[in-house]
Amino acid sequence: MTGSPAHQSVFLRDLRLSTAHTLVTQSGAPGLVLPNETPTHYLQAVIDGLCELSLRDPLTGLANRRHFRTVLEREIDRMARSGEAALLLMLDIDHFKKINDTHGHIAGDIVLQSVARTLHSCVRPMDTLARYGGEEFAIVLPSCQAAFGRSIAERIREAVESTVVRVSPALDLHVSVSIGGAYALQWIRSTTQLWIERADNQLYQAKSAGRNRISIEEQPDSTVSAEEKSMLFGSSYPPLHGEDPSAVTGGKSVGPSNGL
Ligand SMILES: Nc1nc2c(ncn2[C@@H]2O[C@H](COP(=O)(O)OP(=O)(O)OP(=O)(O)O)[C@@H](O)[C@H]2O)c(=O)[nH]1
Repeated sequence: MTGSPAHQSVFLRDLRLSTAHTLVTQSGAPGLVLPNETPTHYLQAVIDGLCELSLRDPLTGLANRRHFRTVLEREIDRMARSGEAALLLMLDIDHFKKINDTHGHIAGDIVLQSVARTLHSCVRPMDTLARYGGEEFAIVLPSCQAAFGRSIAERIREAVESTVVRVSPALDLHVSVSIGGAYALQWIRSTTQLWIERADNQLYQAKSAGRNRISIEEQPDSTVSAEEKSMLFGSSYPPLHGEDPSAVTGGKSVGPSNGL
């Protein structure tokens, strides 16, 4: 809800249960059926429905940016404990402004919805797909070994490229995406921001190299930033002569073997 505080208070004052009911039922999300057995059940279902809606992007139905960052934080926590591989992909529709400028904003919205559906068809139920910004999407793929990342990203790129977007009976569009990817740093508790920055850098590479292509960080271990090193070893990194950095990691050979 936007506008001045005065506007917001008018909206909040006018908010009725029936408005919430309409919001929830119109969202069309599966599982959002409002029971009418008892008032308590009904109220609980409306609240559940609103909570579910607050995690979604209204245009595409995908996870919204806020929810995605929460999922990323959880993934980082899991990586730091389990050392499993996880891949973050950032995707951006190529020349999207031109689509809006040439065919109008509604056509642009239809393209966004179509790309969202295509991406959804490419990921596993355990992956989280989000609309991260205007024409930018993000996917986090837990348990994704480094050997598979490139082929998954390439499959997604091809799926978008080969999907015709029917904007109207007289207008079919072809769109493409550029994709950047970065793996979580295993055994290291990094931050969502640093992980996103690394994937974004790769997205920038894919755009600069001509678009409609992928760029995945080759060796995540060797690109640990200075900030991540200090998270791992403390602000005294590099270690003073005679100190053993592996003591900080409980004996995991994170430092020297990863080229830090
Ligand atoms: N239709 C529609 N357009 C949006 C939405 N959100 C952002 N946009 C538009 O997305 C466009 C993004 O343009 P740019 O950032 O220049 O990117 P681009 O044209 O895709 O260029 P490259 O990414 O460099 O290939 C702008 O025109 C925004 O107005 C939305 O929800 N719907």
